[in-house]
Amino acid sequence: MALSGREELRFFDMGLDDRIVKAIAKLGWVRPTAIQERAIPLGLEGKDVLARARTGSGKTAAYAIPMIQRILTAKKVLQEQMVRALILVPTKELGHQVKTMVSQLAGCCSHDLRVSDVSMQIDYSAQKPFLMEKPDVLVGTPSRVLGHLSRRNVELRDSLEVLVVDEADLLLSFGFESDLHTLLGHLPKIYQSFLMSATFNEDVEALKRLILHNPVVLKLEESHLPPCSQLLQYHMKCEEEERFLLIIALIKLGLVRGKTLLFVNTVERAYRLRLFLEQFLVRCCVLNGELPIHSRCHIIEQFNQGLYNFIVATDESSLLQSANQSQSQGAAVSKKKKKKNAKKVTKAAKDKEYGVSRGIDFQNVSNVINFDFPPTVDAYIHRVGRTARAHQQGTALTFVSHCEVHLLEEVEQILSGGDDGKSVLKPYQFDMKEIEGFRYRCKDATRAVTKQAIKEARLKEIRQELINSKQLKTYFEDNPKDLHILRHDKSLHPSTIKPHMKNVPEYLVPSTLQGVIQPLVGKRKLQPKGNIAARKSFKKQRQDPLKNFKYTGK
Ligand SMILES: Nc1ncnc2c1ncn2[C@@H]1O[C@H](COP(=O)(O)OP(=O)(O)OP(=O)(O)O)[C@@H](O)[C@H]1O
Repeated sequence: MALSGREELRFFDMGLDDRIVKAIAKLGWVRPTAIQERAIPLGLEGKDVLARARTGSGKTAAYAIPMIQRILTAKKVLQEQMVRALILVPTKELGHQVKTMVSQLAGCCSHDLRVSDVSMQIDYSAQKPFLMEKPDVLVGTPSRVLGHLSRRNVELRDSLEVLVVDEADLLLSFGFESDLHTLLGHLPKIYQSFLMSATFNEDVEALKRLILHNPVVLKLEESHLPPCSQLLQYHMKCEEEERFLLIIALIKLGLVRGKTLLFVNTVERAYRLRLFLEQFLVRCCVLNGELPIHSRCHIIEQFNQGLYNFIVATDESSLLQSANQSQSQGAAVSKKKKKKNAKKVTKAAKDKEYGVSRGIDFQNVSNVINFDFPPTVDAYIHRVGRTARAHQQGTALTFVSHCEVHLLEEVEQILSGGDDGKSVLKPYQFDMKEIEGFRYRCKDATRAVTKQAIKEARLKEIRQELINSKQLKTYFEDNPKDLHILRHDKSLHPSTIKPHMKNVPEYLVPSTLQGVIQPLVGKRKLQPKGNIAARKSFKKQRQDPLKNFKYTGK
């Protein structure tokens, strides 16, 4: 069917199995994204595809849809159950997410198509039963898949039809090169491949030579991030103390609304910020490589379900890139050095197969705030790419100290792509004098967040999350409906919290904003002192709509 314009192309026009079209409709997708529009038809023709498209542009479905179609067609001819597709991912979080996306797209033919993710680092024998059932699609990190292949838990040589390498540029920098080489020795001679990446670099070139056969290269001519009609990017020059002051004022004055990701550069900083926000009774979760994988996936899942508004995240993988980049200035980084860097960061990150700024689909994120300036331009792009995904809108705000101005210039230069010097990151117009009133509270809160408090909070959280993680694995697998009762944003340092910090008295609202904004105010907890009977009658009274009232704090 000839299609003259992009607007006219629909999933329906692609000749897809009805069940796939139905699943897409269930997801609420109206039209394909640019990369899907180009890659799906090629994939359906059986071509090898190397695709570069910006972060959040819908690359997963771009390979998953033709892959599912191919499997469904193959199963009509030969019904025997076998592993027909392998998707390699660099991180466990991504493994979990890709499995979910493929399962959703195959949701209307779930009897005909099974998906398994083996990225989790649990006992190989625990995953073996799933592999014995020969899922149609196997998802995993190269090391985990190889582990299963060498234990003969799975066999791919006679069955594999499709190989996907997702986030290809990250795979080698995570130190998977030798695993990948060995793994390829377990695959048949002929199969269709997809190599998906948000950036093209030497690693992707190397993978292209290694994996693809005469591929179609799709390099979408688009900016690294969505245009300003979709994504507003701001920067604000402020030093350390000002960052804390500004963030709390923005949140409390309701200027930051909707789901927000706050990025920092170290785990220690993440807890510092979380404890600081906690002083103002702003609940948030932290996300970092120290936490057990089940907890990490659960936090992302709950955030996507709308349970949390704020996540303070670190992106350890960008530290690795930063380390590699700083060494590569002028000379190519040797494999040895890359491995050394990987080890260095692994040690710091605890879990090398962790990454939240790359590939993770946090849904409906309204704002990304770089509380700490990202270590590399790539890190900036991937962090900010967590908002304004697919066809959605978003805002990014980056704090810049005077010694980070050169980094900002670097980001500006790459993002503007030499576009007659037009600045993509606009200065955030905010008069710090207006929020001077918050300074006293801010200092008070900062004083409570001591090094010792951070250390204790970090330990407490790991301990708690290890328990959570065990529970998640066992109990919640059998009772998925109860999963919501387990929260990850409980206070870590409750003894220092002063309830009055929750509210914003009128005198703290800048005069220019009075009447314009809605500051965040808490509901006062009306708890009667006294005996149990009094409490009961109080509870009854609160449940009676005629007798209860809401305290707005104003
Ligand atoms: N055609 C579409 N219409 C609307 N939403 C879509 C469409 N395709 C994908 N999405 C949504 O867009 C979001 C981003 O998709 P996806 O994670 O596949 O992007 P990506 O290009 O792989 O990003 P990254 O490079 O960060 O991994 C997801 O929430 C997905 O559900």
